[in-house]
Amino acid sequence: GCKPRIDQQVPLPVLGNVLGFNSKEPWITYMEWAKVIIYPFTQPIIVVNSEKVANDLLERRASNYSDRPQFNTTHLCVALLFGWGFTSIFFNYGNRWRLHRRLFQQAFRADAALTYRPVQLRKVHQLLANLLETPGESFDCLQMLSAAIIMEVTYRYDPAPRHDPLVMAVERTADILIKALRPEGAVVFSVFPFHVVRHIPPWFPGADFKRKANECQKLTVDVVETPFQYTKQSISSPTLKVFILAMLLYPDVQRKAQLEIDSVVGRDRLPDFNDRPPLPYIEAILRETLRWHAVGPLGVPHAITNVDHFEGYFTPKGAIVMANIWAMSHNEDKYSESAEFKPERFFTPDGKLNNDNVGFIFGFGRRICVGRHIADATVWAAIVSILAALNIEKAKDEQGIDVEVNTQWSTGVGT
Ligand code: HEM
Repeated sequence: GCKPRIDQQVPLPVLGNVLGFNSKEPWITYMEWAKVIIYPFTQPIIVVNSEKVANDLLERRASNYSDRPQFNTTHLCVALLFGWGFTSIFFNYGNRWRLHRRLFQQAFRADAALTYRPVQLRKVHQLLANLLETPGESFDCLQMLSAAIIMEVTYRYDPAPRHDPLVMAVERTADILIKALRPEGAVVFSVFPFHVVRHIPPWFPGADFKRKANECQKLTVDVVETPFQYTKQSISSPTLKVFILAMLLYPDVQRKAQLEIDSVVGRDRLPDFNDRPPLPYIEAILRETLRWHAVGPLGVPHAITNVDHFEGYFTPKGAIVMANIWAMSHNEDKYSESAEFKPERFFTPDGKLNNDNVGFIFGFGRRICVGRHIADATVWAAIVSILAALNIEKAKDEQGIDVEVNTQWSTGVGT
């Protein structure tokens, strides 16, 4: 578990911490450190590895832990530099955020999300047709599913089945931004003030982030009119890519799921949302997909409004708190053999689904993901429909030998 260790007298040396990083998968380094605090010159960052501590701080003390990092800190700098100041995800905990949040809730709360089900099913059925027509481009098809749903719901805009320019621009900006938001990316903004960073020319040695920022800013001009939820919806696509990977690597799980669908739904129609309760194994596959390779391994950072004390430690005003969702989903005490894809872990010994819906995947407290109901329904509908209609198998090369699966991408949008 992690305890915020804020009251120690001597901050840990920044470089020491940063050099020890697994920069491709920093959440794993944080998890290994177990108790973490990074002091990049100005602002402490607390990485919480424990689900219990995250609940104690971000849920139970939500009124104090619901801000986002303040002006002159990494995230606002990133938002401004990268042209993403418009998104409510970065808003400070105040009236502007409250208004946005209320509007989001009206559109996406649990009962409102039910009204999108017909669109979700229709788009999932289009996905099946796309997958059959272009099996070699299955990831592009998955990417389009989420985009197609949110664009239809919001604008009645029907993007091209593949390579839609707007969708591609959003995917690219999200990818750049998520990388920039990691704490180790924070160091550059902590060492140099924002006005200095802003004026570093893109050709300057080591200024790769600046080139990325420029690219992101340019792309963002194309997408800035598109609501933020559209980008967030695209997170459902990586989730589906993780599902495809799991089905390739665990064919027994795939067969078991297909048997369940055949016995409940039969073979002469596609499943719909009424079939959800009697398909517990599909439910377990959905949960395991969200858990196995969380697509937002470090969530979105919170910030502390006022000084606080927690279990003997002092947490300063403005400190950044990051929930290490990766560490929580790979907590061996809760999920033994956590690297394995095992839907069975979500069943009680008497064969019933347990109560663990891996809710922490969607964050904590008042900043919890507002799109979780719609995301959950989209991913469920896609998983069950793909399993009902298709077999997921490794591609074969010219000699008819299985092409090995590249698992590198599977750690999600941010890698
Ligand atoms: C599998 C898909 C998704 C995952 C795993 C996910 C995860 C997350 C996480 C971890 C956060 C940060 C929560 C926190 O600060 O504690 C978040 C915030 C947010 N999500 Fe999602 N999300 C997903 C899909 C969606 C969708 C489909 C939408 C919109 C329709 C959406 C809209 C948002 C918004 C607006 C926020 C910011 C909330 C705030 O700052 O008040 N997300 N999401």
